[in-house]
Amino acid sequence: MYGFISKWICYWKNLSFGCKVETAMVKYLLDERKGVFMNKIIDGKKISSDIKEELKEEVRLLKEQGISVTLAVIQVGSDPASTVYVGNKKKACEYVGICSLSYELKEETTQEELLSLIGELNHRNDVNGILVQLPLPEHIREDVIVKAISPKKDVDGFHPENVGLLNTGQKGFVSCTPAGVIELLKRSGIVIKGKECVVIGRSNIVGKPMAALFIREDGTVTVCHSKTADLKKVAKRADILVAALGKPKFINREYVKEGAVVIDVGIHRMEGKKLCGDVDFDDVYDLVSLITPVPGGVGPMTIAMLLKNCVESAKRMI
Ligand SMILES: Nc1nc(=O)c2c([nH]1)NC[C@@H]1CN(c3ccc(C(=O)N[C@@H](CCC(=O)O)C(=O)O)cc3)C=[N+]21
Repeated sequence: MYGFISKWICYWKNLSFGCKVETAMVKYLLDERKGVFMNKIIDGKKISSDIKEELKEEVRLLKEQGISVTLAVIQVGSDPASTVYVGNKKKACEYVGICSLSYELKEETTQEELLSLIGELNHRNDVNGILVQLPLPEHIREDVIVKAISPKKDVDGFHPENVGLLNTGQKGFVSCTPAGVIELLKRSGIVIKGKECVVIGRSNIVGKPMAALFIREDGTVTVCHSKTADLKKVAKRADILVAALGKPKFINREYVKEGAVVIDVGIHRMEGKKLCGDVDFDDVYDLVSLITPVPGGVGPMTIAMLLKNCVESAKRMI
């Protein structure tokens, strides 16, 4: 069957008169034709759905003990991207049996009003997690809001107390995207210990916690950013390269060592509504040993880790 598909693709390639039609899918099948059956794509959607199944069972067992898991999701304003992400989070909660309370506040909501809602949710025993969707409107200070959420309900892992716990190797909530990256790597059988891990991007919610997690996993870590001299040279050192710089398709083959594992944290909507990441997927595909796609890579894992943190919070509150 696969032989047939490969032949058909060769035929199609010949027809293209040398045009660059080697999309990822074509290369994927051609690898197999060489006798090396290798799917280089890390399927974040599949891995996240495995995690969701595990959590669903955990939530069911908690319910049997009379414990329900509840996440409060607050969105201020109606940024369309935020609405999509918040919607995905609520759907995922529902799927695993987590109750989600939704607070859709208008753009003009004051910082005081938001703080007062957070204060109320902090005190409610039936709420295990509080998520304030970022970015917030400009008149609200993100740092003030993040600090106001009880660290015990901070399922985003953004509160300075949780950041401190991570950096000192203690148990707290870890930012969902970097936690999702580690989970993806582990569940794909990739050993982190002793590897050269290069993180491009130094944000508080991805780059910095990503570096802390790689350190915790015994990786050798380099964090680079827009001011790094010779970014290509540094990135090429990576056995595991995490792109979290926020520039569409910026990472091409000049940044990637042959055989590297490439994790794409970026998410950008191009004209025509198609999504792409920080990595030029088609350009690097033949070089990498494994790569995450966008969509279907890190994004779904972020949500799975959020659910995991909610369940963890409920267990800690028992
Ligand atoms: N307090 C807070 N916590 C967050 O965790 C948080 C946030 N604010 N603000 C925005 C970012 C972004 N984020 C994503 C979550 C899921 C997908 C996701 O599901 N992505 C799908 C595609 C979704 C689509 O179709 O747009 C995928 O990559 O396959 C993406 C991005 C969480 N964030």
